[in-house]
Amino acid sequence: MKIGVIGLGYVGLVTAACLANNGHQVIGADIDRSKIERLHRGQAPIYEEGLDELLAQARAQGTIEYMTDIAQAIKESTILFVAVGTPSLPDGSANLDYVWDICEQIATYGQDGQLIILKSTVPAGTTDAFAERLIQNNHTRFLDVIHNPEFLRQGQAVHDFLHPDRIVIGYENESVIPMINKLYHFSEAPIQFCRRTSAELIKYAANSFLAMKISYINMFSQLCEAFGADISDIAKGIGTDPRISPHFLQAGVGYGGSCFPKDIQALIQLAKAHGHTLPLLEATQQINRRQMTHFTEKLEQRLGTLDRKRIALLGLSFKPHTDDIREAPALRFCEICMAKGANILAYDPLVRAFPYAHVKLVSDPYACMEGANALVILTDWPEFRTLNWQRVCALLREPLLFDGRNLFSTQEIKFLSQSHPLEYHSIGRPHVKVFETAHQVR
Ligand SMILES: NC(=O)C1=CN([C@@H]2O[C@H](COP(=O)(O)OP(=O)(O)OC[C@H]3O[C@@H](n4cnc5c(N)ncnc54)[C@H](O)[C@@H]3O)[C@@H](O)[C@H]2O)C=CC1
Ligand SMILES: O=C(O)[C@H]1O[C@H](OP(=O)(O)OP(=O)(O)OC[C@H]2O[C@@H](n3ccc(=O)[nH]c3=O)[C@H](O)[C@@H]2O)[C@H](O)[C@@H](O)[C@@H]1O
Repeated sequence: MKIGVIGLGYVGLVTAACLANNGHQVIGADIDRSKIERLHRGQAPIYEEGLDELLAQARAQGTIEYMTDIAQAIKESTILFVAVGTPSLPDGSANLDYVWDICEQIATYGQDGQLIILKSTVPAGTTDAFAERLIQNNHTRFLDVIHNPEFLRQGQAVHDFLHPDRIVIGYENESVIPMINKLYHFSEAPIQFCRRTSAELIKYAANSFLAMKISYINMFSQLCEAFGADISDIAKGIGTDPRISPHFLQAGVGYGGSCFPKDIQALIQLAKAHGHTLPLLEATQQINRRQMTHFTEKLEQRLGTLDRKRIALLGLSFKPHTDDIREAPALRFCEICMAKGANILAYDPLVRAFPYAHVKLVSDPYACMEGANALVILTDWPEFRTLNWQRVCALLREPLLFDGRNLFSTQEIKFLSQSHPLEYHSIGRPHVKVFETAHQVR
């Protein structure tokens, strides 16, 4: 029995690699020829911890093959995962073109008894409509079309796929249950069987709740700044209540990534199309946007102007341990600062390409600091915690550190400032200014 995975982005590739190492024979298919060529050469087209090893093992075992021929992948597979992208349309709603393209191909090449698993994040009603289109356009008897949302996080995607908290299956036909149990035999997570539309909404509800939690703490960070309170104390003070939990309470310049911004926007549009409003999510978006505006305003205020100021930027990816810059806060930071005339030199441990030609990428964190008016951190890469501060202070024109991720505790920064002339600004905490006269401003 072969399992086909169509669409080898983050979700598809991790799904294919994990299943191929857990007793399944997998076909990975994608229309992107260069991706498939790279995979044939043994190179993963994305960076994800542990993925290269899994793909190499599957290759050595002969449990994975790749192809650009989607029709062949459909014909040969008993179970077919659909993991193509569902990006935003200009109005923010989900673009389902890739999903319908695959649906058409399955209608043409599908086989009797096949199980179709829609893994892409799709608006409520899409899986029902997918199944309906197959029935209308094909006389084959598919076992079922189910929705199995994916909850993995980039940067720990392999771990999350192999050790999920839960597996959600939106289905129609009871007879898929044993097949699903066998498919996910490697996981001890509870499997929640529910209606297809419920499964679709669970995915949106999870992402928007997490984003809302981030915006909630970020909303408080602004209040903390107004009252001289410390947002880390607030997060600790509420996070110890198990009903709230400490997760996703890290204040910062806001959430980014390929999913939170896109999914919240898609959900708002979906609700709107059905006559509903989602004010909590509209506020979530608004706070997220305000967070970066506020951060750049503080930087501008401290420097007097951003015009012709030189900014050393550490961190471009939307979160650590990935090279993904989709909707990364760094993009908006650069847009705002460049529009005000700033020059930006940036370093990121993994990002090698950035869409703004005016942002010069350097290959060493210290290389962006020489003569800079401020050092700005936008991604919480652990390695930024262990910089050589003596070197940093010697390189910077002004010893200003704007930490957009609260990478250091107030205690740590107070300790650091005893021996280094750093002025430290962060999110939702009083700024620390020690050694005021020790550093000669060049
Ligand atoms: N990136 C993530 O961490 C997560 C993503 N998701 C959801 O999973 C879905 C996929 O996301 P990503 O993996 O990030 O997408 P992606 O954009 O990285 O990859 C999608 C892949 O599908 C391929 N594709 C498009 N049309 C195709 C077609 N007709 N035939 C074959 N291949 C085709 C593209 O070439 C690309 O390689 C989205 O709906 C996303 O919201 C869900 C959970 C986590
Ligand atoms: O649907 C998806 O694609 C995925 O979206 C998120 O995963 P991901 O985008 O990989 O990253 P997160 O770790 O959730 O972080 C998202 C953003 O929120 C920010 N964040 C996160 C946590 C926090 O406390 N504060 C905060 O600002 C991060 O810096 C990052 O920019 C969800 O966590 C996954 O469960 C989901 O499957």
